[in-house]
Amino acid sequence: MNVAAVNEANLADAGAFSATAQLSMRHVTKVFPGKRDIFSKLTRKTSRDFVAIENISLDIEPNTFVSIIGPSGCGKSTLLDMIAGLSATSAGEILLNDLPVRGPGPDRGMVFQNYALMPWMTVEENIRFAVETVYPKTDPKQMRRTIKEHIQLVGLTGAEKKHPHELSGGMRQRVGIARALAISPQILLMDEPFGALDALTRGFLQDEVVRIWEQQRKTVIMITHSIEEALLLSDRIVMMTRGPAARIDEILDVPFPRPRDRANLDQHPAYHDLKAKMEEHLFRETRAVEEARINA
Ligand SMILES: Nc1ncnc2c1ncn2[C@@H]1O[C@H](COP(=O)(O)OP(=O)(O)OP(=O)(O)O)[C@@H](O)[C@H]1O
Repeated sequence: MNVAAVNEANLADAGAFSATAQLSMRHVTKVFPGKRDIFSKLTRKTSRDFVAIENISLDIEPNTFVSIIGPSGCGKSTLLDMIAGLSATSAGEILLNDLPVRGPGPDRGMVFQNYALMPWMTVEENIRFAVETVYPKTDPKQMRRTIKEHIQLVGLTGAEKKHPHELSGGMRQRVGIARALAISPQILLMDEPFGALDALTRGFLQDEVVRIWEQQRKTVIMITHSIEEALLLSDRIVMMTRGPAARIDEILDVPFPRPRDRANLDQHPAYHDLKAKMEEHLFRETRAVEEARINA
């Protein structure tokens, strides 16, 4: 098992920046500015700048499934939003294929916890809308083929004309995944994609993602709170420290062979060791967050 400590100094010393990285985060910091305007002063509601993430560096190779875990509120979504280009870095830079990320782009597809579907559109209209937005000149025949293929990919054939309110949470998230993949992104970004689902549905969807990943082998960056989910899906697991000024504590390499089957994953010799490391990390960081709140 290759477990590497990856704070910035270690990364630089170990020469761990990769020449073949698809995505590179270099010294990334995010500061949310405090409120100091006149109104805030008058109402005595000023606040200080908040350093959410400080000096994070990480290289991600193509075709890798990376999970990010960390205590609640540590800055996982903040990091993913910056990769998506939805929010700017305050310092440092994010490079995609050596080019700086300056905003959202068709090279990154996003899957949200709350699905973010258009409620008045059917399944196929939701997917069409995404593809049309990114590639407005798509030939109608090609468009129909893309929609059909992706509905099939996520197992929703027959539900093309249904609206989101007619679908279960799991089915809605299948649409979310189909929509993100239909624009052919290089990287799929998933922010707690199964967080709103019950345990059984969550398991079904995880198995679907395992199957789809085997077919497509796209680079995926997924935020999750679930240790088992991260172990089932990932090649690497990035463990973030608590905030403020969250950083990467450690990256775990997950050596389980693929294709993976949840039924026998825990028989791998490294499984329990990795699980214990993640539990210990999350317990320690969450405990420290709680203590800081008590003493605040
Ligand atoms: N727009 C903002 N302005 C100020 N502070 C923010 C803003 N967005 C996030 N934060 C703060 O930054 C920190 C990181 O938030 P973020 O949502 O990225 O954490 P997270 O790890 O994704 O949380 P969770 O696990 O609960 O989803 C939190 O303390 C949050 O309150």
